Amino acid sequence: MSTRHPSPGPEQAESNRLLSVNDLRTDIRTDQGTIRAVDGVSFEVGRGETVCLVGESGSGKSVTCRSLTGILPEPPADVVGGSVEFDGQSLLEADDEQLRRIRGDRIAHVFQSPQSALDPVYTIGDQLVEAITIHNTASAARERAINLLRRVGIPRADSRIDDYPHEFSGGMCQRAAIAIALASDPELLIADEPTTAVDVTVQARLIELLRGLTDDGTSVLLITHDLRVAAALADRLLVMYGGTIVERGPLEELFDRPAHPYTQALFESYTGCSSRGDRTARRDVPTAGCRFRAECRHAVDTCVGGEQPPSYAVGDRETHGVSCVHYGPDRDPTPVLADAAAARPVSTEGDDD
Ligand SMILES: Nc1ncnc2c1ncn2[C@@H]1O[C@H](COP(=O)(O)OP(=O)(O)OP(=O)(O)O)[C@@H](O)[C@H]1O
Ligand code: NI
Repeated sequence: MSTRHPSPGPEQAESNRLLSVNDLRTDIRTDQGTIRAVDGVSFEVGRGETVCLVGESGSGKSVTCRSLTGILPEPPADVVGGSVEFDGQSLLEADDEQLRRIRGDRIAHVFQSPQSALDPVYTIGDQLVEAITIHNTASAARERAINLLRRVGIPRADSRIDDYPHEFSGGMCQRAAIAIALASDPELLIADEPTTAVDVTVQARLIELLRGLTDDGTSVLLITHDLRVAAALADRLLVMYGGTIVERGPLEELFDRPAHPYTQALFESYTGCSSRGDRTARRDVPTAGCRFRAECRHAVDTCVGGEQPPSYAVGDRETHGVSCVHYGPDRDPTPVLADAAAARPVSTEGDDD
């Protein structure tokens, strides 16, 4: 139905849009049946923008990102619907060779487990130099590789460049994987939990690095469990639950007025002492209607059945959308929003009003 997403309107002016994902659907077929891992996801990423995907474990964040450039194991995963446009080019219709070129050049991916992204039989330097464009001479490429390792905070980069992955700690492998991802100067960096398994000093450094990238016009699609990392980096947040995006909007707007009952629960579960929301997906997420309704304290009869509720604008904020019947035209969202006051996750600098 064409009215599935009546509001908010386009998140990016067309000229500024780099990535545009529309009604993406990815199934995963297991022995126990088919999981709708991504179930009608739409969003955009603008040039130089950082968009952050948050949501509990199993909500479909990684599968969403891996669906974009075809790096899911097929089978068991199968992109069954939707469209993905990158700079005007349809990625779901691109062939393997086109996708391989885009991944080597314009879209870089940092995976959730960095060790698996590195090849154990080549040194870190060989892998970096290979990723650096052919325009460089061998010595210039090595110099650039050392600089990249310094940028991601590898100490003694000029000697550690000759190490093999097994000589690096988990955190260092993660940083090396980020360096390799940056080697091609991508227009879009997709980073899945890039700051886990590193200590706070390195985390701060990586946050600086990612922020610097967007200053230079690179776009970042970031998955993180850590709302502090999201607060430090995101222009916009996408909140996922049960393979769907339940809420979206500018960072400060979402932190100030989390509208969806799930976002409120996620922010509440996030206390100052734990660095990640510790919610883990239930196995019995409904596959129709509002996916969150079984856990929702505001659930009503209209939450059952049919499509996911449309994304409604919250108040007069066209850029803040929430997929919840309580924000539809005939509903009074006041009780849901009242709960939001207590659900603010972390102060995003300075005083809130
Ligand atoms: N290779 C696979 N085989 C079977 N099921 C899978 C596979 N990969 C993902 N899934 C399932 O797809 C759903 C979405 O998983 P996904 O990895 O995208 O979650 P996530 O939001 O990234 O979680 P996390 O924060 O734990 O990384 C989950 O139910 C997961 O169990
Ligand atoms: Ni994941």
